[in-house]
Amino acid sequence: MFLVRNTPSCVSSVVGAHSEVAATFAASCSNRCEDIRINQRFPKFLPHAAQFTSSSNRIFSRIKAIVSDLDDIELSYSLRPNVQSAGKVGVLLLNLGGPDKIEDVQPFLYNLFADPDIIRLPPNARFLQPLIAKSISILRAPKSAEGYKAIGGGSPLRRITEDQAFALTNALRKKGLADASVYVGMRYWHPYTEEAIQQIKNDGVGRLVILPLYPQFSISTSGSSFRLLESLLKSDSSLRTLKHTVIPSWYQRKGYVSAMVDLMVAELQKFREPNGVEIFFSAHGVPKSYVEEAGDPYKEEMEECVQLIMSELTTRGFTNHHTLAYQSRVGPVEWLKPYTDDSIRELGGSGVKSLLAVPISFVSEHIETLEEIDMEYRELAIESGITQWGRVPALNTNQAFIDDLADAVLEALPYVGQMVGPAENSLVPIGDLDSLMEAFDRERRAVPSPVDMWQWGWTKSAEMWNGRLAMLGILAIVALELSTGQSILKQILELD
Ligand SMILES: C=CC1=C(C)c2cc3[nH]c(cc4nc(cc5[nH]c(cc1n2)c(C)c5CCC(=O)O)C(CCC(=O)O)=C4C)c(C)c3C=C
Ligand SMILES: [Fe+2]
Repeated sequence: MFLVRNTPSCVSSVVGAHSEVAATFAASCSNRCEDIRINQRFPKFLPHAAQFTSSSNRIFSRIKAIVSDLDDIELSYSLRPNVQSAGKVGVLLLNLGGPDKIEDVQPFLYNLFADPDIIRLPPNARFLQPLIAKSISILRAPKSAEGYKAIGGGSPLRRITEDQAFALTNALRKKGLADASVYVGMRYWHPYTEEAIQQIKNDGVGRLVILPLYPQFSISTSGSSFRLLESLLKSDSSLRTLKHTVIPSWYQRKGYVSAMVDLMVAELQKFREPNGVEIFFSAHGVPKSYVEEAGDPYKEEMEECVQLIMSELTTRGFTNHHTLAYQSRVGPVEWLKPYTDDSIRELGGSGVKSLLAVPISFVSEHIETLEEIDMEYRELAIESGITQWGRVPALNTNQAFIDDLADAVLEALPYVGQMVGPAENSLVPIGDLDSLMEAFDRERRAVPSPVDMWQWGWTKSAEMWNGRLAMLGILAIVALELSTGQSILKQILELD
């Protein structure tokens, strides 16, 4: 029995190993690593303690020699990926996608609501999903289209994600991974994940690192893309052997946290009194049931992410107060609280005069930063008495951020084709898709739909359904009158 543990600096350790186990581990390392540094921590071995870099064969015999007559040892290995061998490397960036133009809005919304991870129906109602998606997308399209019109007639997501892919390719090249190709797979619009997988297949990629562009994991975002990928990989026999690894979330990475703080400091310095500014983290919400009933780690990861950012900000000399709230609620069910609009009103009411909004759940500009935060929430803040307003830009192709993504890819490469977990600093394990889906959200419990399926009252959907029911009623009356030859009113009176 041994345990391979992953740590942030890409150190793996074998605990309680026999010489045989250590040797097996070393042999498996030899496929993945061009060098292994051995740090021997067990006190008995201090005389032998060694830190060296060598070829895997030398390490293999070295471990065998050291541990041949001992049962209990603890060894830790720093692995540096063998970036040049074992097949062409691909990196698949996963993202949501957005409508490129106004005509795309309704079909984009259809794709989103047809996703069983966005509207989670009970198994016996799943056949209704396309019908529900069609109705909701038609009803919501006018409101969404207004938002997209306000930001120039479409989502900037495709352009920004493709720029990020290009920047990541260059960063990987600079770090020694010359032949890697970076692909973009969107969940709900072009270029679709299916297209990216086809390209990966055509290019003969042998090792794939799957990297969602969401820092924190949610069933509704990374989870949905992983589930789709899982079915794509399983349904194509030539892809079943594609070796891959997944980075489920990366909000805890020092490079990401530090890049966010760089951007925040630059914005804070634009205020007259930087230390008096309320730092207002606004995360995209999810229905509360995702967290409480389906076990989504999103809220926990979000809170931890905010703590990490705030402690880095403190080390840079800032002592600001902060708030975390959740935006972009859709439909009547309860979402994660506090809601962004309520929090802004409260902060304004309690006398806060300067506020810096920090979008935290997404790394590109999109409709919810450019329209919802920059227009709607800014206006609300001013109405609520906040006189100085600022907003931290999205990371987009920020160099420090892209370099950190490149490091994340390099660190994940040794784990391609290998399940490792649970990672110390992540709430979800790094590993292959199968094991990840197995470890997380296995039961896929149905939770209430986040969107309006039906609302009583004088709403648009009620109007539509009332109209349809009235039509059905009239048809039924006509059919009854034709079949009985009597007036329906007369029949009702006779029944009485
Ligand atoms: C971490 C980010 C996101 C989570 C979590 C998330 C959950 C979630 N979203 C909806 C419904 C909609 N989302 C829409 C747009 C949208 N959502 C995200 C990110 C997260 N969503 C982004 C980045 C975007 C914008 C894409 C762009 O075009 O710029 C939309 C469409 C826009 C609108 O009509 O408001 C809807 C609808 C649900 C129901 C949900 C969790 C269950
Ligand atoms: Fe969303």
